[in-house]
Order: sequence, then C-alpha cells, then structure tokens
Amino acid sequence: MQLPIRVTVLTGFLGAGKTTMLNALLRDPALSRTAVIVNEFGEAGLDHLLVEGASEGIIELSNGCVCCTVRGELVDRMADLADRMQTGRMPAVERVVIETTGLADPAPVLAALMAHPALSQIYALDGVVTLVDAHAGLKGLEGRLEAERQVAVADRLVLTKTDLSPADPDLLSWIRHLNPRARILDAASGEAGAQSLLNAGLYDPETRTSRLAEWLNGQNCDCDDPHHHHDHHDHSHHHHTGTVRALSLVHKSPVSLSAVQEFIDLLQSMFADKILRMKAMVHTLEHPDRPLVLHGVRRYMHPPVLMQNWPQAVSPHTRLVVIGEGLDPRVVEDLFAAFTGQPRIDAPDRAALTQNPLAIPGM
Ligand SMILES: Nc1nc2c(ncn2[C@@H]2O[C@H](COP(=O)(O)OP(=O)(O)OP(=O)(O)O)[C@@H](O)[C@H]2O)c(=O)[nH]1
Repeated sequence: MQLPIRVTVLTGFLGAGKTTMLNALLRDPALSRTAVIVNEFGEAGLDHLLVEGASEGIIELSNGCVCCTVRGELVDRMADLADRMQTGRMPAVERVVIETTGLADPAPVLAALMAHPALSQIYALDGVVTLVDAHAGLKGLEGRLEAERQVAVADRLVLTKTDLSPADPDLLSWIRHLNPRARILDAASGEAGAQSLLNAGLYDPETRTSRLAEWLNGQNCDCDDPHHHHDHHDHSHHHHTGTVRALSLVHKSPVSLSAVQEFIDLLQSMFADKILRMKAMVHTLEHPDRPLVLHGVRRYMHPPVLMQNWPQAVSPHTRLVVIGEGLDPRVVEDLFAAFTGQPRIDAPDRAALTQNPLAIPGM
C-alpha cells in the first residue's frame, strides 16, 4: 500500500440524510473499493441494516457518549482495517467512508486521525462532507455545539431535502457564518455526487476558520478526566450526553400498519419537539416479507418505504429507535406495548388509547 487510503467523513445532524447519501455514493463506481464505517447512536443498531448491500465490509461502532468513545474506538477500527488489508484478510481499499452519528462532533475523529503516528501514515483525510437538512431548517441546530462543529469543519456542505422546501435564508447565513469557505451543494439538483464530494483536498487545519482551530485544540474529551468529571461550568462538551438519549425497542411478532401508524401519531402528539429522530424497521402483517422503513426527523415523518427484502443478517422483527431529549423511556415502551404487546391487538384498548392518551395504563 504505497498510496494512503483516503478518508471521507460524512456527517450532519440527526436525520439529515447521511445514510441516504452514503447509499447513493456507494452505487458510484468511484467508490467501488471503499470500506464503510458506520458509527451510530442507539442500541438497536439500525443504520448498518439500512446501508444496502454493504453488510460485509461494515464495521459498526458501539453507541454511547460519542465524544468519549469514538476516538479510542475509531482508532482501533481503523488500525484493524489496515491490519486486515496488510495481511490479506480483506481486499485492499482505496477509500474509507466514515458515517458519524448525527450527534457526533467530528473534531475528535479528525484529531485522532491526524495525530495518530501509525494511522496517519496509512490514511489521509480526504474531506469532510456535512449534510444540512434544508427542510428541518435552523430550528434545533442553532446553539447546538455538535451541529455547529459539523458545519464548521466541512469541506463540502450539502443541503438535503431541498425538494421538500428550499433552504431558508436564516439557515444559509448560519451556515456561512460558521463556514465561509466550503462549497455548498444542493442534493436535490443532483450536484452532490461522488465527483463533487470526493477528493476534496487534504485536510489542512491552518486554513480553517479560527473557531475550528479552537475546537480542534479544545475538544479533548474531558469525560474520563476526573478533574473535569463534575465540572458543571462547562456544559458544552456534555451537550449531547445530558438529556439526549436513544431508546430502542424490538418486537418479534408482526404488527398491523394501522397499529404502527397510530402508535407513531400518538408518540408524536405526546412528545412533540422532544423527539429528535425516529427510525424503525417494521415487520408488518400486510407485507411480512418486506421491512417497512420509517424515518422521522423531529416532527416530520418521511413517507414510509418498503424495502425489497429483509437484510440477511437479521430476523424479521420490528426494530424501533427513538432519539429524544428528556424522553421517559418507560412511557414510550408502555405506549409501544399498548399497540404491539399482543399478537392480536386488543381493539377496544387501542381505540381507547387513540381517543384518550391519558388513559394508558401505568402512565
Ligand atoms: N425528500 C427527501 N428526503 C430525503 C432526502 N435525503 C434523505 N431523505 C429522507 O430523510 C430520512 C432520513 O434520512 P437518513 O439518510 O436516514 O438520515 P441520516 O442522516 O442517516 O440519519 P441519522 O443516522 O439518524 O442521523 C429518510 O426518510 C430519507 O429517505 C432528500 O434529499 N429529500
């Protein structure tokens, strides 16, 4: 391996469209020799199932406080990958794409790559691609350190979901304020293909805005540092660890489409803005052979999609991940159980629930 393996970091806030973009990129011949690392937040681990046809080469990092765990772990994964290639246990690749979780601050990933003595010989950072959901807009992004950092470190900024609504001027000026340099591409117009996203040039921290330099220097994870552990004056580093959590549910028997719909409607009406992201792969009574994939980004539910087949690695069970702020997991679990707890849903209870959410037993 004489050439360094180029590393592309794909980032963007929860639900911005990273997995969708990754799937599109992986279909491009330019990425035929690419390994993918998916880092996800959420116990059920749905993301790697949603990356089509890539189950073989995927290395998934565990969830948890991203700023604490990703650095050590990512270094291990990258080292493992290099070792497998060098020993012929895996075909050599030209590129690695790292899809970070929507809650990740990419700075530690970059810092870990640049600073590691062995890995920096093998891998060279090609660029950071940050996706921004134009439809969701600025609300919920502004003031969120992870989201700001994702935009600030980008070499390419991609506005997604402009087919649903054009980017708001406020959103654009927020982006430009954080990152005056990176090219902005519009996903809906098709300009965000492999040609424009890859080979963005080697990363040079000197040429970034001063805020980035500060972040890269100041981002050293203090979570394991006993001196900082209970430092309540510094909220910023713990922004995503305090109240944002992922909860995941698995249900083994098929559920009806209407039960799913009602569950989601009720969940959204009860929790409203507390829900940042929802993803589900549902085993339905109506289409038992094809998983129904649901995506919610804050209040917006994307139209459900039936995948062709269940991924080979998994049994056809319903898996749901909800990422939210200040969510009470028991309430969500009870609600889910109320709709799916029995193979045959108890119609009167369900009816009562949909009419009066407060009637849920145990809530
Ligand atoms: N209309 C429209 N929908 C999109 C676009 N990009 C992604 N989506 C939809 O947005 C939803 C979320 O997309 P994902 O690709 O899963 O987003 P993500 O950033 O990987 O999500 P997390 O991993 O949770 O952070 C899915 O329903 C996609 O189909 C787009 O450009 N236009």
